[in-house]
Amino acid sequence: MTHSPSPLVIDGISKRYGDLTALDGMTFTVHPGEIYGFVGSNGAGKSTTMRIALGVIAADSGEVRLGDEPLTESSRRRIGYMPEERGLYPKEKIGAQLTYLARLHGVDRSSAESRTTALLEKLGLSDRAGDQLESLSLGNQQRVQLAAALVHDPDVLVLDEPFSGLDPVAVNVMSDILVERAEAGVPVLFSSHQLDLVQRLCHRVGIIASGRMRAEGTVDELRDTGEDTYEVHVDAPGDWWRSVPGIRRAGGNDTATLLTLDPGSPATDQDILRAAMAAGPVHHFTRRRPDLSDLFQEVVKP
Ligand SMILES: Nc1ncnc2c1ncn2[C@@H]1O[C@H](COP(=O)(O)OP(=O)(O)OP(=O)(O)O)[C@@H](O)[C@H]1O
Repeated sequence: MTHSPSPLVIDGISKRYGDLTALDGMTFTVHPGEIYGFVGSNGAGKSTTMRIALGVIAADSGEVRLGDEPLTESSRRRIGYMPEERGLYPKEKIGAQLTYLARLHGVDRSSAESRTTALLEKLGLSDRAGDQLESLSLGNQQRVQLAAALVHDPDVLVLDEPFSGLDPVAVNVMSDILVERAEAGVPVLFSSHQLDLVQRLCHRVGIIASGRMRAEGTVDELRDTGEDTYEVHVDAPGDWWRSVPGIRRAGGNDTATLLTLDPGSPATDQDILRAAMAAGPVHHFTRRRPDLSDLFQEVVKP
């Protein structure tokens, strides 16, 4: 990294394609040292946001900044980008291609070559440097795409679905590199549909729908906004729980009852447990916090 770290600021970006509003005032900031997970249904606007951040397409309105500075042709070169459509040359040799990309970003020849060697080593592809990209498996091609985003030692990383199609080992290699870059102070933005991975890896998450930011925060903050679910197994007639104020049945079967409390209910988990014990022998009682997948469903539902 050659500059002091700056946040990547996406400020009120809108984009229309004919009658379709792809982005509608999209706003968020990725801070230095932060891994930010960008999630949303298919067509929500993730790739469009990232393409605008890289200047691949232009916004109708709004601004992308690095810190206080609006992005320019030259400052865009400080971003490492992994596009969804990938975009390296299938017939070119991997090592030569990476060195060429680094050179395009202004890196001198010897640093470009040593960075290429170090990255291929880190990604487990040292012995493939002289091979054509298309001769690699898709997962390994994706590792090379990551190398292409990193080879000029960027100050910011923007990665469109970097984990899609990777095996568990490659997921770990990719995760480790993102964590390492963030620890070096780089703001890291990536999109993904793998919510378990996002929940595990990201410092903050933005959930978008229809081109707008719908919910944003740390995973814990987002989980706190959702409803806990209580699973109770009790030998008692079906509606023992009705005495608890603000309670709702969220599902269940013959042995298990799933319950949620309305926000604002004065009742607690202890009230539910007491009601269950008053009704009959309790064999099981658990409280489950919503995970990112539950919250996602809640946030994106029309
Ligand atoms: N070049 C284009 N012309 C017309 N519509 C487009 C174009 N690019 C994107 N769109 C539309 O803009 C909306 C947002 O698309 P975008 O690719 O940003 O979504 P996404 O969140 O990345 O989706 P996915 O998870 O499927 O990759 C979609 O409705 C898409 O069809």
